[in-house]
Amino acid sequence: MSAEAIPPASPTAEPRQRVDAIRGSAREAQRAIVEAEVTGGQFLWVEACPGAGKTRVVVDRHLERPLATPRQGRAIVSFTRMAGRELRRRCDDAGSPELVSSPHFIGTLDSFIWLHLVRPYLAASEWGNRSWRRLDSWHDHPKARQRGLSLDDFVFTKKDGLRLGPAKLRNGKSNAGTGDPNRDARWAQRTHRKLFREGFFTGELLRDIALKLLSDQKRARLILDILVARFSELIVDEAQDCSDEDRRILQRLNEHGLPVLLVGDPDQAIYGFRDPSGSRGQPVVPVTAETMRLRHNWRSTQNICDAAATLRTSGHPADVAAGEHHGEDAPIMLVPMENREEAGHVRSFAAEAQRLGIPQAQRIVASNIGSALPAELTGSSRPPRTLLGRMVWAVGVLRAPGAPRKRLERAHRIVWENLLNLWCGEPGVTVEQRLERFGLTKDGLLRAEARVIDELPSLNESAEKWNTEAKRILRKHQPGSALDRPQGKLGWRIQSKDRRKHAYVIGGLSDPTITASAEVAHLSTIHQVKGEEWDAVLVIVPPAEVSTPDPITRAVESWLSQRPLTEEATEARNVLYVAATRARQLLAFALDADRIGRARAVLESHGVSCRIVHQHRADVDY
Ligand SMILES: Nc1ncnc2c1ncn2[C@@H]1O[C@H](COP(=O)(O)OP(=O)(O)OP(=O)(O)O)[C@@H](O)[C@H]1O
Repeated sequence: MSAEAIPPASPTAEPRQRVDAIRGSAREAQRAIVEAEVTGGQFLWVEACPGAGKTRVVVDRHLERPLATPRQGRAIVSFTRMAGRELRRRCDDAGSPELVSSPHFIGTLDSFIWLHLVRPYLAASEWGNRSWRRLDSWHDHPKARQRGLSLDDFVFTKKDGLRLGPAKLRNGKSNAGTGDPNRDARWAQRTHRKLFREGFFTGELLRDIALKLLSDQKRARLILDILVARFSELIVDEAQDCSDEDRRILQRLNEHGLPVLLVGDPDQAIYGFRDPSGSRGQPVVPVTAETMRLRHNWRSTQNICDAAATLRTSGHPADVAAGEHHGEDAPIMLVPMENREEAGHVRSFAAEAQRLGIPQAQRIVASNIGSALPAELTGSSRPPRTLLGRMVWAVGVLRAPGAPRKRLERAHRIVWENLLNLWCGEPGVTVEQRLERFGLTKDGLLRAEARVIDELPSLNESAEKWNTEAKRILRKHQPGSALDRPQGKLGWRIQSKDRRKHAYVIGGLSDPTITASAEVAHLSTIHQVKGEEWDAVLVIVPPAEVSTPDPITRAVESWLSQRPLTEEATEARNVLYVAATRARQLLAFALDADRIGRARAVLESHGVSCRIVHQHRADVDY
């Protein structure tokens, strides 16, 4: 590794009184929110910077602030299951496990809308004649996928208030399907309508149904009366990610008298792609909302807060660091990225983290797009199209040291589908439907999966041998004791030209022997690490697209030149901001070599200390 002079990583001395005063005002601002009065008819909007302790404030409010009447509950919603789990854990740790169950509700906004605004009223509605199944994503339904595309890759126009009309590929999604965009769009519209008729739907249709139900005045009164009697307030965490439909639903609840407290950070809005209806750029809350602010960051060093502020799209000044790392002076690390397939930049970062005493478990490498993560460590981000290739891909991902969470979820599902195709047949229906029909449990399926993954041969075997062995092993492990022999088939095919290739090649993966020796950090897309914090963060800035600059390229350019940006690029820059603000002690950026000098100039012009570290080539232990 070649580097400029390495400054000491020890904390700089700060007058104790100044630090105490900063922490005092940070705690005071948090307390004001814990105790704030929220009334129906007017939103309370809490605008908070990264690391401001939003989760702590929400939990403290739930633990300490009594409800209007004892039989009522408080609903706390967010956009990910992880956030709900974290809130439940913190209530448990505080010795109040009763605060996570009925009459309270802690979960995703999707489940809240489903349970309290939609499910109880569907039977009596115009769509009452089917049994409903809510999917987290269309990836979970085998008929919603075709030739590398899934219904999640499309946006659907509204027809009678429901997004069941003509389809179009989402921005940024390449036409990987038939090669004929019109044909793919027709397939998507047809399939979407058909699956909806069968009772399947995801978050977008759920919101449309909720708004349709609320559009009937008499029915709306009934739904909202029940909801307002049940809950004394609703807290929406990460409120900056609300879609236009979410905002309209919340508005209805609030107008009907439910006090609503919205907590969020507009600079961390990164889900606009879910909301192509055009609400991007609109204020998070109505201008009439009462606003409170948290501007102290308990997570990061001051140097990281200053660096993150250069990425902000709102232009707000840097936050004040108030936590235990506030005065540490590790410079921001800039690593020129020479070959993004290889992991030299990740190794440089790991070496620096090691020098600061940060263990591997506390390091994350994150990028806007999975494909910008070094393939040497993660393998291909998408499974291939063939059935055998998909299984090999899934096994490789489940065995990889640092595969991103979303990719792991997809890999699990592929293994489950193969097990169920073999043992139950009926390949056209979802995993959940087959578990139900064959009286199987998720635990049984997970046990069979664990044994299969453990016993399957190395991906260095020839594809032919792997294929034979894998079939034998899947036949050994049934997902439930009620099944005594396979009812279906795997349908794997192997072309003669591929027989002698290594299995990992068929799965579009890199050589597993390289992967195994490179356990240097967790790897993830940035969307998956939202809300988390890590001691050391490496942000991989994808290389510039010169011919047709994409939103990420435009976002990076606007950062490096500190010029204003378009709405679409705003979101891409917010994604980089989210990544940078996960760091407690060490923040690093890997960039194209020719952008390094400009990144340094931007940071230094804002008083941020940084240094350039060249790629690590040697084979060393981290
Ligand atoms: N009053 C406090 N005293 C000490 N530590 C605090 C305090 N408030 C929050 N923290 C710590 O600061 C860190 C950040 O808090 P939290 O994760 O709740 O932030 P957040 O506002 O949700 O951040 P983000 O939006 O960036 O995800 C956590 O480690 C938390 O324990």
